[in-house]
Amino acid sequence: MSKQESNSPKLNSKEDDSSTGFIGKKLSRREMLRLTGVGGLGLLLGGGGIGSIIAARSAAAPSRAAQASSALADSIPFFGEHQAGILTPAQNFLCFAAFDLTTTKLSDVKKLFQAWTSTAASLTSGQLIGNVNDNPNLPPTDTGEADGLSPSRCTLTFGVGPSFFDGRLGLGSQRPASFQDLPVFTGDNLEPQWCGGDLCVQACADDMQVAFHAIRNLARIARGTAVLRWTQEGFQRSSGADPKGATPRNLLGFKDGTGNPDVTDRKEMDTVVWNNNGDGPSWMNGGTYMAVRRVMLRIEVWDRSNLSDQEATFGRHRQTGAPIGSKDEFDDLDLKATDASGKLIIPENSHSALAHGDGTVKMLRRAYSYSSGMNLKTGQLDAGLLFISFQRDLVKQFVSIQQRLSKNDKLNEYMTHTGSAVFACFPGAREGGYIGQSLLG
Ligand SMILES: C=CC1=C(C)c2cc3[nH]c(cc4nc(cc5[nH]c(cc1n2)c(C)c5CCC(=O)O)C(CCC(=O)O)=C4C)c(C)c3C=C
Ligand SMILES: [Fe+2]
Repeated sequence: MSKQESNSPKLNSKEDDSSTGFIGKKLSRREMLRLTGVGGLGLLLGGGGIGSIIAARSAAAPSRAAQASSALADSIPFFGEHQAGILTPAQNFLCFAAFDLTTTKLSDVKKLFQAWTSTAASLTSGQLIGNVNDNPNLPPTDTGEADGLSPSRCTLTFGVGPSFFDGRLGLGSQRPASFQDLPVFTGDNLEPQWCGGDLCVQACADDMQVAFHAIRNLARIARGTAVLRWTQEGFQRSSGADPKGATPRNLLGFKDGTGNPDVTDRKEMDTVVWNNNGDGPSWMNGGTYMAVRRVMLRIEVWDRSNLSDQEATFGRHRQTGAPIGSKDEFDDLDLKATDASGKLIIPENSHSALAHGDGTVKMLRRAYSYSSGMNLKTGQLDAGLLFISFQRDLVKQFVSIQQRLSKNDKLNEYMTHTGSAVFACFPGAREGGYIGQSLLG
């Protein structure tokens, strides 16, 4: 398989049997009736009634039955060995939320994680949350804006920050040894409003309203136990605009994700992403560490730099994504190749050269562009990248690469890191269990 294929949204072998495959789940009769909208009147009409209801719908409006089958096609199971939203091919949209705890009771947190688990299972399969949605005397248990929408490959990925272990909950001894806030890197311009969090939820979906609905309802359910600390929405090109699923381009116009490790290679994922026996506390086995950096891009300055300077910045050609001097996007980076005058073809201060290093330290990147209107102080666009990466060890992987980048990266002229957070993402939850169970028991 070419790397190009591995970047396109399709099943990988691991996803077949664990968390991140497209749904193989059969709908229950109740679910099918709800999705086809025939739980009440339809039943009275019998089978012919269902058929005539469906036939009566206009061709332009997708029927409930069509929605039911599309729910099957674009739902990613919540339960599994690993959490979904990590190896899952990136969806079109992101809604990221960091939360602060407002309780010091571990029992409250356990209840929240249990409630979030059942809610997440409903959200990712396109079902309404709870069963109080048609009682006129009570507030509905689902806010309703995703009613009738397909699951849109929604994934919800949960994690806890270093502050979760600061003693409030009595979990200090469970903190993995090297799990702490990132150090301050050269050039950081961090703003507290984009940093930290006791908990996080990464909601990704091919529809923004579905992703927003998920975060809104998880925040609503958390009331009394946790409150939102910061949120950031993000986007990539949509699968409608690029059905072939080529590597997405960032807001600087370059393909971003080419050098990612192959998510279909189980051995590589065990080396790069998943915690295994002996890596740290056993509650993290099957989990991974997430690094989040909100990076504002100086788009207006970039737009005034010439193409050859832009390509030297990344060490890659803009159009093809190939390393400078090569033709194909997935050609290896030859960091020793020189031109006739003995000069390195890929500049050593280019982003790709520095991030690649000697090629032994890798991470899985899953970044989204963001656009948050205009910076009122500068009059420039407040846009950039919500950089998200997953790795087995934050210090050995993220920190060592970011230390090199922060000192010498040519890309630093065009960006500022304004936000920073790290989270320990639990292993996947099994059906009947809940997220974080390996930690909270
Ligand atoms: C510490 C980790 C990294 C940060 C922070 C980061 C920011 C950042 N990156 C781009 C755009 C590109 N990055 C590319 C490659 C690349 N970047 C990192 C790490 C960080 N990037 C790695 C590990 C790699 C892969 C290196 C390799 O082994 O080949 C590329 C090239 C294409 C690709 O491989 O994806 C681009 C483009 C931006 C815009 C950005 C912050 C705003
Ligand atoms: Fe990068």
